[in-house]
Amino acid sequence: MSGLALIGSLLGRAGRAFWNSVAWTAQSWRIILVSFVVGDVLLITDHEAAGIAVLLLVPVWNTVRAIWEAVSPLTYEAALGGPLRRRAWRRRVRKEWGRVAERCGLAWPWENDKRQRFPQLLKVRTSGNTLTLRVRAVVGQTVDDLVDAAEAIATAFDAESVDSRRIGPGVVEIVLTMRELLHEPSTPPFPDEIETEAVTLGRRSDGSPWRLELAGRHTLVVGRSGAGKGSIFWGIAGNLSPAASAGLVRLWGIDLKGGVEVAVGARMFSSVAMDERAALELLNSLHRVIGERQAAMRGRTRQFEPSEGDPAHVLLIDELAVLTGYASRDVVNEATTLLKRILTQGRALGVMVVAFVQDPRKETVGMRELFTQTIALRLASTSETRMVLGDGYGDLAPAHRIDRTMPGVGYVVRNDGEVERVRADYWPDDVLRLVAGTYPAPVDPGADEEPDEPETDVDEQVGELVSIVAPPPDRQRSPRAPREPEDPEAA
Ligand SMILES: Nc1ncnc2c1ncn2[C@@H]1O[C@H](COP(=O)(O)OP(=O)(O)OP(=O)(O)O)[C@@H](O)[C@H]1O
Repeated sequence: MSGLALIGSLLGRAGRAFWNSVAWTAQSWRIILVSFVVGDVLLITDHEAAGIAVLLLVPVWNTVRAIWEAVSPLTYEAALGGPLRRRAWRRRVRKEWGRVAERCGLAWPWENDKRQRFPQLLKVRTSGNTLTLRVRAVVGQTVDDLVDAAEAIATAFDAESVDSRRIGPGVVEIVLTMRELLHEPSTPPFPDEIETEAVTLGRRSDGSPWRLELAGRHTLVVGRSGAGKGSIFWGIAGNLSPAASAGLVRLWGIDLKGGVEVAVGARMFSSVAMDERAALELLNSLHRVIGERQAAMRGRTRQFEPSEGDPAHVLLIDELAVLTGYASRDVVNEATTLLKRILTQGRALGVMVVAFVQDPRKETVGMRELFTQTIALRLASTSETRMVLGDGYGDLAPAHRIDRTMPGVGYVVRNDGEVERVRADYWPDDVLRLVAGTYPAPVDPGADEEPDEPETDVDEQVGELVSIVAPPPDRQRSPRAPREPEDPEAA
């Protein structure tokens, strides 16, 4: 850091400490009044030292706190700032619950009485940046009444966002995110673990890691241009690349937008299609994998587990609509049929699809219901959010309210209805090149064409990558022998 920048940073911290000290002292005016009276009494009664100490107690304490916060914000937050803030949230909810419930339309009149009843606040919990209210509906209300009021409750308590879930008969948990931890973009750690079932893509709204389950699921990612679909595309490919390089996962990619997205990390993929003909070939190859695996597993096992030489297959499709909506009619028909078959048959056989799309209309994503989880990044309107996630999700997962300045932020909606607000890590191009160079897909001896050599510049090879489809040879596609049951008596 240059001398000037250092001075600027020190001055900034000093200014913040001064401002905090004044603001906190002003907020403590009741205690100051009391200490003023007590201090004066002590001074009048000739207890000079004690009187001065009482008078200065609050300003000195706030100055010490402010300096601590400026010098070491992390230790301050962990030891004092966070616990104080969370205590204030809990107290506010307990104090204001009745009034808020009434204003949010949850008050219920007693019979023959002018008084009102509110949903019972069973528990108030805080953790990190979240505040959780466990609430029981009064007789005559339903869980849906509480869930419908969650957004209004969040607004009343100045929350950034809200999730709600039913946890028992008539009981709902409303989770308020009180401070947005997703403002700051983040980059991922270099992948070094072999993962085949789930990947860490970023953070959840409480700051904890966001893990996306992949095994047995198909994922649809929808977001307007610039919403950050690339972060999720590369989060999945990048995190799976160690497993792909070890032969436990096989990555397939379709990018009909000229290969611009996939080219930078193309070496992670065993098969890449960048034009319509190649995409159909690729889908046919993947469909053959499913057929062979079905034949091998039939009557022996119902659940696929990846092993070396018999990998899980993950197909990433950038801009699904080009394939299923905007391509020539024959291509659209064939691609849609193949994709529907892959989506309906592939999950239990270790074949997963992750598709990305900008435009969520029915004409472009006619097979939405075949995806088992959806990630909604920034969308254009409430109707788009409803179209993508379903009617009940306009408020629960308001993707249309995501700010343009926060690419990579979105809502994950699983098909059991669970909603998570998340932000994906951003994968810069140079990191992708490094990951692709470190974990290239295994060279396929039986392939028609091999993925490009590691030492060449991938960007220069976009032209050569067009149309590359390297269907797996029999060795790779043949399913492993089903495992013996561990307990022979169970067989
Ligand atoms: N997770 C993220 N965190 C911070 N910034 C991001 C993130 N993801 C993307 N960005 C920024 O937003 C820009 C657009 O992202 P990206 O290309 O992934 O959007 P997209 O949804 O794929 O758009 P399109 O459909 O037009 O390709 C990126 O160039 C990058 O600057």
